[in-house]
Amino acid sequence: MGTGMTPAARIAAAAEIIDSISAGLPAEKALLRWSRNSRFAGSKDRAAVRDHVFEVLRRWRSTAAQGGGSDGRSRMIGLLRQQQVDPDTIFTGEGHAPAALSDAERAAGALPEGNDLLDLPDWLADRLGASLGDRLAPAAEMLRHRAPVFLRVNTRRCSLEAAQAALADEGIETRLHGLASTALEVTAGERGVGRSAAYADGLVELQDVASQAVVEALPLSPGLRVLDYCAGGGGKALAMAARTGGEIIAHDANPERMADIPARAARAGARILTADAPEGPFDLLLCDVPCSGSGAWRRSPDGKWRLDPDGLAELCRLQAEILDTAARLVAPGGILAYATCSMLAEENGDATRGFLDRMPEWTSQFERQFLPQDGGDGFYLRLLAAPGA
Ligand SMILES: C[S@@+](CC[C@H](N)C(=O)[O-])C[C@H]1O[C@@H](n2cnc3c(N)ncnc32)[C@H](O)[C@@H]1O
Repeated sequence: MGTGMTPAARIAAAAEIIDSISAGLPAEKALLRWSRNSRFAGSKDRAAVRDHVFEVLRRWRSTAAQGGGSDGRSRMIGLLRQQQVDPDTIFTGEGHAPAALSDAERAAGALPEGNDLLDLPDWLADRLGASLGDRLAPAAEMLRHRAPVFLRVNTRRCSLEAAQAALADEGIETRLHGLASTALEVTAGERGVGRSAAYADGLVELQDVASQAVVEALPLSPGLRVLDYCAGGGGKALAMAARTGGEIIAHDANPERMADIPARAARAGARILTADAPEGPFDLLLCDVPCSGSGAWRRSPDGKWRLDPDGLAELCRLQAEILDTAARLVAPGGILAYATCSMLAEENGDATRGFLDRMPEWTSQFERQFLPQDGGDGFYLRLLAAPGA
């Protein structure tokens, strides 16, 4: 345990970490490197420094505009101005505080406009604008703020009210959220969730509310043969198992990503079998494909600045390949559910339209774009029906 840092020292540390990120280090690595070299920092200091860095990453352009420069120091000045904090109160040069502001720094900076204010790279502002129209500005604004913490209540284990009461006993306050019937939004005590008995006993899982809504929109019923084709850590497989009470088969091209599924399933009392080479046919196959993550950039804001047009094109190619391969495992009359946590038409409507063009006997049954202004992450879901027997 460290002896603690002043608020100004935390800001100085964040500015330094931001400079390492600008120099090309991924955000998590930059934070880890700082942590290792800063034994004096306690857990609250680390959390506060991390929060500052993520706040700037969400507002990379606007903080530079408002701080009058693109280094970590200027961006922190810009962030403080956005938070209505006078930088002179922090940049004092005393103790471990950053050096006092120069007159030039005091005079620099302007209110952000255009794509600076959207906090998006120009090319993405164009692509997202083409995808979302007048829904772009509110979506971009949401991505500039930290995401709420959502829980999914394991309704096999308890009611929402019982989960709320168990959480409240441990100082975690929650409220219902209209986007998904299983969802609780944490309003206080969020840092205690992972240590809570309610979590350890499988009453609740951490899962974004739109991710829950995607699973709620799937035509699941007991007795169906269900495959989660891109299962990853199993968030959606667990939610599907909670809905049906039956077995879910989970697959991932990188099986090590599924390493936590057995423990998570045991905690939830769910039956999830992992399969390296799943054999069809399946009545319902979910493809929660790798994507830009543009709907979840509140949580991983460096993705906003790392994605480039070539990377997006490569993702689209992979998405088409996964759709075509997975479709062969769907039973006649079965459903292929295609999902992304993206708001880009290329990865959503265009990708599934491309599939329907290649497979004209398939039909579209349902399509929905969830946006951050709906409360959760941006998600896309389309249900594609295979031709009957
Ligand atoms: C968006 S993540 C899945 C998240 C997960 N469904 C959840 O809700 O927690 C996409 C996953 O697709 C996997 N993947 C990538 N290429 C794949 C492929 N060709 N076939 C199957 N899975 C693939 C990745 O390893 C990654 O774990």
